[in-house]
Amino acid sequence: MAEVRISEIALELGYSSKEIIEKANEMGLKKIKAQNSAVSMEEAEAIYNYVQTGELPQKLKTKSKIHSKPKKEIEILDDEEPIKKSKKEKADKPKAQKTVKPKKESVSKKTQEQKEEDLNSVKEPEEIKNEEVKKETKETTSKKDIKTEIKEELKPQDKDEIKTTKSKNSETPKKEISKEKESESRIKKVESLASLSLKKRRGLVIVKKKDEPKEEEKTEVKAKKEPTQRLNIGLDEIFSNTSSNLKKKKSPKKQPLNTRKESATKIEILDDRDIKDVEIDDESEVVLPDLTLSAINVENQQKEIKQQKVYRSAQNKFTNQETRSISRGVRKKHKKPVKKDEEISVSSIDIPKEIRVYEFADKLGKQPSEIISKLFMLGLMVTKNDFLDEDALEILADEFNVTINIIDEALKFDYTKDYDETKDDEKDLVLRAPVVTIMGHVDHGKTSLLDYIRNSRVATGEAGGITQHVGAYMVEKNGRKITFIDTPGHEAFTAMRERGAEVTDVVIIIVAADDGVKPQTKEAIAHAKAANVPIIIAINKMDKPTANPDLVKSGLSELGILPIDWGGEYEFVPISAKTGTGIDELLEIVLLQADILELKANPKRMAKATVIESSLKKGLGTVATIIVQNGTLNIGDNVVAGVSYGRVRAIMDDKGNHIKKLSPGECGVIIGLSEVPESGETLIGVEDEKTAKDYASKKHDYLRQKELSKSTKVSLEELGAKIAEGELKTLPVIVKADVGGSLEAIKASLEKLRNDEIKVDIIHSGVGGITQNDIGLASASENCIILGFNVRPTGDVKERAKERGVEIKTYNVIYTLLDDVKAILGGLMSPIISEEEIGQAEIRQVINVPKIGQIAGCMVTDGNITRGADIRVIRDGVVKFEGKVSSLRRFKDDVKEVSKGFECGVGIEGYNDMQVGDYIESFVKREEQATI
Ligand SMILES: Nc1nc2c(ncn2[C@@H]2O[C@H](COP(=O)(O)OP(=O)(O)OP(=O)(O)O)[C@@H](O)[C@H]2O)c(=O)[nH]1
Repeated sequence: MAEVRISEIALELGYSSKEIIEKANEMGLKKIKAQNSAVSMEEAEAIYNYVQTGELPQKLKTKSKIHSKPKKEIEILDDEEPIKKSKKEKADKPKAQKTVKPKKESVSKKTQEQKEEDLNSVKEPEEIKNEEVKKETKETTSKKDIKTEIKEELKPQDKDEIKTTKSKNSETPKKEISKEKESESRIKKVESLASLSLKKRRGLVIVKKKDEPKEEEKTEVKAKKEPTQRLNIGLDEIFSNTSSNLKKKKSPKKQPLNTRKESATKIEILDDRDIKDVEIDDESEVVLPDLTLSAINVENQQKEIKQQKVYRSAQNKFTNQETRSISRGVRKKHKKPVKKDEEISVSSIDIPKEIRVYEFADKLGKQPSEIISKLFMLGLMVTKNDFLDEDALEILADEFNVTINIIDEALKFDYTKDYDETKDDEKDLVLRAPVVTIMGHVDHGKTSLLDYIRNSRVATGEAGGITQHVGAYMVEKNGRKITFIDTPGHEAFTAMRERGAEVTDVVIIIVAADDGVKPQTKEAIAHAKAANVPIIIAINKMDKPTANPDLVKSGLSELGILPIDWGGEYEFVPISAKTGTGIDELLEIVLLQADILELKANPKRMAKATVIESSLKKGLGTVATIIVQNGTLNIGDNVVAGVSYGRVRAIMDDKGNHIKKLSPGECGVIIGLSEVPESGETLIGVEDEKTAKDYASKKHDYLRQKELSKSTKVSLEELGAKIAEGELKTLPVIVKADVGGSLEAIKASLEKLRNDEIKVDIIHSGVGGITQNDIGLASASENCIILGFNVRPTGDVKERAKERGVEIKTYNVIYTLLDDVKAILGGLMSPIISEEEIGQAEIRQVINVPKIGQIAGCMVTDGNITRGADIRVIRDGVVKFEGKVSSLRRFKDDVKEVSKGFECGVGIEGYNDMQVGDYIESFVKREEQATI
């Protein structure tokens, strides 16, 4: 037999020979004394193992147990014992398995003795196993220690460990026991430790199990079956649906079941055991993966079965649905290509000028999101409800490669254009009355001139009746009619004058001879020139001794209005609205001008007129003053004027007489419109009411959409501006006026009343009296006031306004109205804060007073220093601090004020950085009401 020297073993292990000798002695190999001592191969291996693992060779351990343990232990080593035990185990197993966890606890509570008994009676194989497997078992450990260690191991494992042993290497314990018997006998025969060790190690080789006695194997198989069943239960719980199938399948296939059993047991051990034990147990580690793997396989198989079932059942269950959804999808898919075809075929689209993103997308056959994202990529942020401007449309046309034709929706209801497209026959044209507008600066005599012309007309008794303000009237001169637009001479009426200029054939600009050219004179000339309307200059107030017509002529010449007698082309007529001097001459010149203009119209066709004023009158409804420019308007004609339409129920002339028709150039009042049309609106006669209504509703829709577009079309810059505007204080107002012209003028003036801080917000305006609705609207808006011009609230409305706390302000002079609004706006504006310096003091000494801080010894150099006053500390001309005087003393007395030339002690609130040479300036802030 080959022998190995101790020195060789030491060299191999990297230990000193002495250490190896000691270890060998510990192992009981007392014969080894020197490094030259030789041992057998088996002994060498045992030493090697012992040194490496600290594992006491089996033989020695058994020996020690034999010595220390009671007889029972020896009995276990009897030949029959393993079988008994295996039977006992069989009987115990179900219990042990079922009560794994409780037992764990109970075991832990067991007394040392009980545990020892357990160990001796039931867990003897376990002990052996543990000895084989556990690395931590040290040879140096005393018998007690070994026991304790075993107990500790058993605590968590308890009978599971037995299970483990059986399930994992089911034969192993018995094998070990049988080996134990062998080894025991070998101990008696004093066999080598090395051979014992080798056998022991071989015991771990699973393959060897097959070589074990059949009887034991059978027992093991039986033992295995139980956990199998248990496993089935566990799996059943998990895969409840498939339990029966599994059971059926498992019964004929024992081998997989075994594997599964092993794995199941292993899993259980893992659950119950300390991880440290698992980690230490190399063998377990080696075995576990295989078992786990097989378990996974089994589980996977089961899952597969389950999944297959689920899948099938899902398929079965939802087959129809799926088919349906697919078919729907298919249908959709069928549709989409159709859409795509449409998209592709869209090479040109007609869109209105005002178009929203979703409408555009619809026209293009795309999704709004597509349009939005396209524009977003190009830096335009829109929502689907936003209107697309021309830039965006241009971009989209490029992006989608489509021609976009913008159709002006306004054309759909542009009845004026339709009317003008029908050309009049030359032979039908006749001369018509010129329409004259008088413009001029305030107080230059417009009203006086108009009054004179009208009064002279009444005075001459050409027509009877009471003269009333209808916004326009006619006079006859030399058998020819002249229509005058009665525009009040106030700046606020600019807007109306602009419209007047459009309908006007001739403009008379009135300039007071004693005043000359004024701002509004210039403005009036600008309007007349813009409208390309001939201008006649009336130099008024010639009766005044201060009259200086040359002043007027020179003033107008500077504006390019040169009189004929100065070589120019403009007629300058000196008149006196007071005396009437020159007025006939003025009218004659107007007629002359009309002749030059060859004002002709076709009285045979439907009328085309301009609305001068309109209002609601009780008992009459909408009353509109119009001037007919072409055609003839008869009672019963269907007319449209913007959003207003209707059938002419009655016509009155400027004197209030009912007449049957209005000829070209004539003015009159008509009744029958659906609603109040705007001043300056064109009115035409149409063939029937439907046509009239159609035009009106189209325009209504258009305007509404335009209004909405204004509110939604917000670019980023505008958004910023709007946000900034949110900072603006606003004065919400409701404006009601007797006539449209006044209303327009007031609105225009109010809109001008704004600055960076404040503005007027006209939340509602209308022609007519103040109504309950207006009160309701005003009370719904905070601080809203109602402005009435030439209207008065009636009893009920007044009552309601009082109840709701709504302020109604009524006026008959626009100036007053505007002045009042200005005052209110001024009140809303931030006050103007101004500062007034009241004194200065020079710091000459700085004293630090504990708990109080700095006190400056000062000399007041100017004005006064007052306690509580605002001050600023100035160092080298630079403001270092602003605050308040906290204390002011003269000598030891607190004082309120110290005047120039006196010394004082000054404390400043929250400031302790005063220096000699600093100045303290005292000032007061004054608030002033701002005005707009
Ligand atoms: N002496 C004299 N006074 C005149 C003449 N025409 C007008 N006035 C006076 O001038 C003042 C203003 O006249 P209006 O006719 O009200 O002037 P207006 O341009 O209509 O003024 P507004 O309506 O405020 O724009 C009145 O006091 C008239 O009496 C005139 O020819 N001679």
